[in-house]
Amino acid sequence: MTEKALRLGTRRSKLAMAQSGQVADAVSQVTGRPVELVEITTYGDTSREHLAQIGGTGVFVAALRDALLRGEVDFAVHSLKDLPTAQHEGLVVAAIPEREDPRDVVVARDARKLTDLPRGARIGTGAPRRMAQLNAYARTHGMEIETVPIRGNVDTRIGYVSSGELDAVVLAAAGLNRVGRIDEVTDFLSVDTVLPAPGQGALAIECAADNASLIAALAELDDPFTRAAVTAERSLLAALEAGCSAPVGALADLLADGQTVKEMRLRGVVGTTDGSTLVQLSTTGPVPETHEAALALGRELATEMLAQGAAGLMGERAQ
Ligand SMILES: NCc1[nH]cc(CCC(=O)O)c1CC(=O)O
Repeated sequence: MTEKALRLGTRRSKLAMAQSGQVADAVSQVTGRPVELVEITTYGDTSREHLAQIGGTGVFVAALRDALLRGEVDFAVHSLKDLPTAQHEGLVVAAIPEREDPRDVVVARDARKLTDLPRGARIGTGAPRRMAQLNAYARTHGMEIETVPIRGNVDTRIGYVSSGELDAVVLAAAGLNRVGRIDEVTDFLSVDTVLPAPGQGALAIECAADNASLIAALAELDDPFTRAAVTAERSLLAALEAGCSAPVGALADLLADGQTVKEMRLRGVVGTTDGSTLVQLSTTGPVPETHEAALALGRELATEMLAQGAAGLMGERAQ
């Protein structure tokens, strides 16, 4: 007997189709059911306006969630960094698979690295978080760069470099990996230089809160360490009252002593987009065993960052 296919709601972009396709295969394996992709157009896909103008977080996510709530699809895959931090009524993130490379990368002409870009290099990125940290790095390393706001999909952004319009663009390694363009990276940025966005490199598989059998099956795809890490990162973001387009970077990782995992470290950064001021702090604690403990780690770091003036640096945020 062939079981009825599960419907996976997805955006049509190359990145969304790639990550949905990968998750579809994994879900098919754990459920034993075929998975069918259902394309959904979101406001973020059709709008020509700058992300900041259409109001920050979640523009790519809303239409997928509506389809889930209406029962038109059974589950959806989101880039975790695009998912608003507030939990959505009636939906659950049933699985957060193991995160891939969270770093930001440079794609530059002539195989250049960040440190050997020409004087006055024009670097494209739409993210205030990237602008803040790139400009701060340039200031402290005697470089002259100009960050240029761009948006668009991965192909469009790399196109600015191929066409010669920009010297370099900064993107997420995970996105390039998923669309098969990781070979074009000319520099993997250390997270000490550019701390990634909270949740970067991780995916969230979301479904209706009342779909108990699907929730149970999807749980097999969950990676508890990734979930704890991104929960702490997103808790920091939420406690700073910042959105996905705010100049906030965060990354949690595990500190090991030999083979034994000892602690979780959470690093955070907030800055002005010109890079003149950064608040950069980290905290460590026991590896969170519960959702509440992961949230607490993020809140704790947020409190310290706010005490150092973080709130005053986020005036440029969308909301
Ligand atoms: N900002 C858009 C976006 N949302 C998710 C990714 C891919 C990386 C990820 O899943 O974290 C990207 C592209 C990028 O930032 O270069």
